[in-house]
Amino acid sequence: MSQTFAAQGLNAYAGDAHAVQDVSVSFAAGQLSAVIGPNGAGKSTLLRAMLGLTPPHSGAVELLGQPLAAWTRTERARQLAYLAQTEALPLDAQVRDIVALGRGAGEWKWGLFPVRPWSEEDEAAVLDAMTRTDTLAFAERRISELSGGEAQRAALARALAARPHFLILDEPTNHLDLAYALDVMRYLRAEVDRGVGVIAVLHDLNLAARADHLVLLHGGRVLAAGTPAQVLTPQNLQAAYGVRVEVVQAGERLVIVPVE
Ligand SMILES: Nc1ncnc2c1ncn2[C@@H]1O[C@H](COP(=O)(O)OP(=O)(O)OP(=O)(O)O)[C@@H](O)[C@H]1O
Repeated sequence: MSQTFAAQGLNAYAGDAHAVQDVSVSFAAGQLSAVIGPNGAGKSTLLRAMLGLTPPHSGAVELLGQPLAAWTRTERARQLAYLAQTEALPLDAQVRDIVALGRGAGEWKWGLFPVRPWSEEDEAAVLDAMTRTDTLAFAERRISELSGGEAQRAALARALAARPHFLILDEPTNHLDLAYALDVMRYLRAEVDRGVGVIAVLHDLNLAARADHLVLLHGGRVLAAGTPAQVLTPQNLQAAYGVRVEVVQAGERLVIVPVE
């Protein structure tokens, strides 16, 4: 079975904009993939189209070698966890309950029917997700009582609690200071080490340089895909962002420095 989440010849619209144009990408389990590209390049629309949240206009999406449409909604939700760009968490909810939402259980609290009864496995998954995101210490606090960075971690814990095969995150380090951003990258790497396929939209190219696999979008198309060394070249970045950069090797990692 192919351990990938992949798209072939994908076209998708955002409103009336043809935001994703003939995109073919493949994201592997056990890899940290970053989707990069300038504002408006189509990054969010690509992820949403692959998740079926914005129905694609044409093309194919396959999850673990099966067409996405062949998966039931419940199975799909178990395999794919999504953390949107702007997660509107209920401000008066406790962190623990937010994380529990990731299990598809406990939803009665929000006026919905529970999908299934709460189990010991649910309890363990919630505890585990909070441990791995360092949110256990404020499990009983309300979202309104957290800093932006702490709330972001709670949202990440909710996604991890689902124990998905693929974790898809739209700008998970947005608005985070350097230390918090590096923490999030560390949490994501730990998921990858457990075999999860992590796919993150990242704006900070120096964080993206920590990924295993990069997809650079420009104008709705793939401008380059491959390892950081293959994608993060001055030529590619000039073509995508219109900015001259130097790419410097710093230890094992590449560092991108704008030179204008
Ligand atoms: N609801 C909409 N109606 C019309 N055009 C839209 C809509 N949403 C997005 N677009 C356009 O689609 C294109 C792709 O948007 P998308 O949000 O996918 O880009 P992005 O790469 O994620 O951008 P950013 O980095 O700014 O979040 C942009 O040109 C955007 O203006």
